[in-house]
This record gives sequence, C-alpha cells and structure tokens, in this order.
Amino acid sequence: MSMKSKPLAMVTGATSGIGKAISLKLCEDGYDVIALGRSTTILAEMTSHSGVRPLALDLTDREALAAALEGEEIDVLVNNAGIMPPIGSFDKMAQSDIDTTLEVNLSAALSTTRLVLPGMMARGRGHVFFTGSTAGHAPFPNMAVYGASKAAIASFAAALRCDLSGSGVRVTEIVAGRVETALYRDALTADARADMYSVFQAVQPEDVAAMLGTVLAMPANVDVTRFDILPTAQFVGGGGFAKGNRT
Ligand SMILES: NC(=O)C1=CN([C@@H]2O[C@H](COP(=O)(O)OP(=O)(O)OC[C@H]3O[C@@H](n4cnc5c(N)ncnc54)[C@H](OP(=O)(O)O)[C@@H]3O)[C@@H](O)[C@H]2O)C=CC1
Ligand SMILES: N[C@@H](C=O)C(=O)O
Repeated sequence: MSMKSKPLAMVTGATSGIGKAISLKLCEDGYDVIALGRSTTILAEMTSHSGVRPLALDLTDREALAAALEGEEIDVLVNNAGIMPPIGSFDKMAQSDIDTTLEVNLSAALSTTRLVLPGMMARGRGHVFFTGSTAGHAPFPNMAVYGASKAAIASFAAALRCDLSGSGVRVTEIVAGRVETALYRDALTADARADMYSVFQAVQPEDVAAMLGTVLAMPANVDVTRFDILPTAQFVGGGGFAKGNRT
C-alpha cells in the first residue's frame, strides 16, 4: 500500500501547450505530476511549480518509459503528447512522417496506457485521458494521417471503456478544436501560423486544462467519457466541391 501523500498524475507532452497547462492545473489542484517531454530546458523551468516531477524522455523509447514508471502508482494519466506532420495531400507525404505521426500520436499513447492501467485496475480507481481532436471525428483536407491517428485514439478510448467496465477506472477523450499552441510549429511557417490564430479567438490551453479539472472532480460514479472543446467561431464538417470539376 503506497503511503504517498498526494495523488499522482502523469502528463505526456507536458513541456508545451495543452500538456503544460494541464500539468500546472493538476499541481494547483493538489496533484504531484510526472511531467513528460523531451525538452529538458522547459522541464527544468517547470520544477519551479510545486508538484512537478520532470521526466525527460522520448515517448517512443518504450524501454526507457517502462523503466521510468517502475513502481509508480499513477492515479491520472493524460495521454497528450502529439505532433502535426507537414500539411499536405497524402500522396506527397514522406513515409517517415507517416510512421512518426502514428508512432507518437497513437502507438505511444497505447503503450503508455498499457504500462499504467494494471495498477489502476488493481487499486480499483484511476482516470485515463486521451487528447484527441476534431480531426479524428471529421475529415480535414491535407491532414489524413493526423486525422487517422486521432480517429484511432477516439475508437480506442471508447473501446477501452468496455474493457474497464466495473473496474472503477474512468476514461475521457478530449476532442479539441483549434487551440493556440505550437502544434503547427513544423507544419506551417511562422506567418501562416500567425494568420491561423489571427482570424478568430482560438481556445487557449488553460481552457482545456480547466475542463479537465472539472471532469476529474466529478464523483467516482460519474465518467465524462468525451468532451469537445472548440473555438466558438470554428465549425467542423460541411461538404465541399472539387474546383473546376463539372462531373
Ligand atoms: N493545438 C491544437 O489545435 C490541437 C491539439 N491537439 C492535440 O493536443 C496535444 C498537445 O498538442 P499541443 O499542446 O497543441 O502542441 P505542442 O506542440 O505545444 O505540444 C506537443 C507536446 O508533445 C510533446 N511531444 C511531441 N513528441 C514527443 C515525443 N516523441 N516524446 C515525448 N513528448 C513528445 C512535446 O514535448 P517535447 O517537444 O518536449 O518532446 C510537447 O510537449 C496533441 O496530441 C495534439 O494532437 C488536438 C486538437 C487541437
Ligand atoms: N483540431 C485541431 C488540430 O488537431 C485544429 O483544428 O487545428
């Protein structure tokens, strides 16, 4: 029986954007937080916040992750780490970008969950979050592989709830619309990114973190299995037509 004084969370992709906001919010809410990312500089800065336990790690290094989590009793897991590959039609995508996107956005989330879940089930409690995307629930042009990774996350999160029925472990998919972060850092130029966030008020990472805190604070018998959080100005869906094609 662990004698830890505070509940323990682990947030992947904690060095930036949504994951950083969630990590700091959980610390404010009384958690110790294993903050995972590759940026040692940012992780070091985050230790100024009480409760942050930095874990500098590439999520695709499964052995290192398993070793790092040995003996940890994690109560809340936020599978948040993710990347946006170069924006463009699938036929022009590099195989390496396809592989990396699926590895980070999907496989790493599954392998992390596989490491943490048995302990949660043994303790009869816990909460697993997955940061999904509107792109996993509707087709977005030039983002087919990213969307596929998020659609798989959505399906996995929902099916995992079936496996966990009666275990006391809750699962939530976060379906985020446009959130103002560095996600597009490699996919778009700085000007294009600035334009993207200038045309309407995007969701801020702290908004997602606030919602996660509300979901987590629900009574144990209540599981918010999915929440969608979009800019008011963003809509998803709606048909389109090929340019100049009359057939
Ligand atoms: N911003 C948006 O509009 C939306 C974002 N999302 C999702 O939200 C999640 C967070 O992204 P967001 O905050 O926007 O973007 P950021 O780029 O700001 O953050 C991404 C985080 O993922 C981490 N990360 C990336 N690759 C790895 C890796 N190999 N190992 C460990 N950590 C890694 C980065 O840490 P480091 O670089 O230190 O390794 C960073 O902390 C992603 O899953 C994204 O798909 C979903 C919908 C909308
Ligand atoms: N859904 C977001 C990405 O995942 C976006 O709209 O940029």
